Amino acid sequence: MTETPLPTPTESAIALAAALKQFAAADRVLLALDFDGTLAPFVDKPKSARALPESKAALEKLERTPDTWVAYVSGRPLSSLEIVTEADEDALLIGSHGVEVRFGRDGVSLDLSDEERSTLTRLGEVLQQLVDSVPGTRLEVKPVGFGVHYRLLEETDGADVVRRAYEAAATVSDSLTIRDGKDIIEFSVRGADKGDGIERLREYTAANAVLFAGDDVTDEDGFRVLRVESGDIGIKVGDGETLAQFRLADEKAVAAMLTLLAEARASRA
Ligand SMILES: O=P(O)(O)OC[C@H]1O[C@H](O[C@H]2O[C@H](CO)[C@@H](O)[C@H](O)[C@H]2O)[C@H](O)[C@@H](O)[C@@H]1O
Repeated sequence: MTETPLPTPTESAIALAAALKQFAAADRVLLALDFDGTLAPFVDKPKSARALPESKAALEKLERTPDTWVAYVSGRPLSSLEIVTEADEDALLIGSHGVEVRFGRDGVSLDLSDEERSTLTRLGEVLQQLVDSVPGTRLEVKPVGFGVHYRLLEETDGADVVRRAYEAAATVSDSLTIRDGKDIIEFSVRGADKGDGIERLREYTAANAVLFAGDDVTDEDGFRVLRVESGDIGIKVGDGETLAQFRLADEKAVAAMLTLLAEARASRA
């Protein structure tokens, strides 16, 4: 059996440039962007993360361009996403991996059930006990769950924390949504994902073409809902298996891509 050779980096870059050119010419476009690891380099303190200045400038230019929508699609709670994106009140934000939605000034109520509230309380207790017992870990409280951060630990210690977090969460519920991110393990009582968020954005903006870029395994839910045959573009940032049809190396490469796209979109006929 003969295997189809993988495209070379040059062939991939040419294919992405061609796809971006076609995307820039579409009537109504939506850029849906993951935040951490895509626009913003990783830092030890989550609230200190900021998009690279080149990306921020390109996104501001895109937002000023007619029929062009920019949205942030993140695992962060909306309250945190608002701070790190420095978004204005008209911004389109999807937080908590698709659970929280803020389209401009329209907020969204989560309407947690009594059972969900009770599960959240117990989950918070057992995970807080865990992080209290392991120096260097930190509990991030989210509207529908919790994230255990372990970026400051050695690899084997981090793996041990993840194992213990699974065990602790299992004592509370066997129906939690679990997400294994970059130096964070998250447990949630709601199962929406970034794909749901992108579909809501697509409907809200009536975009003909959607570009989504993300670096983490949780972004695969976003790539899954893209319609490549209609001109959508999925870009995986960094290494790892992916459903996305294109790949960029890091946040700097994303910034360069956004800068080119902003220019192409602004100068379209
Ligand atoms: O979906 P994203 O926008 O990529 O958000 C994923 C998680 O991002 C944040 O944690 C990550 O970034 C931190 C700041 O660089 C870093 O310290 C941490 O190790 C990373 O896991 C955020 O705190 C989480 O809530 C998000 O789920």
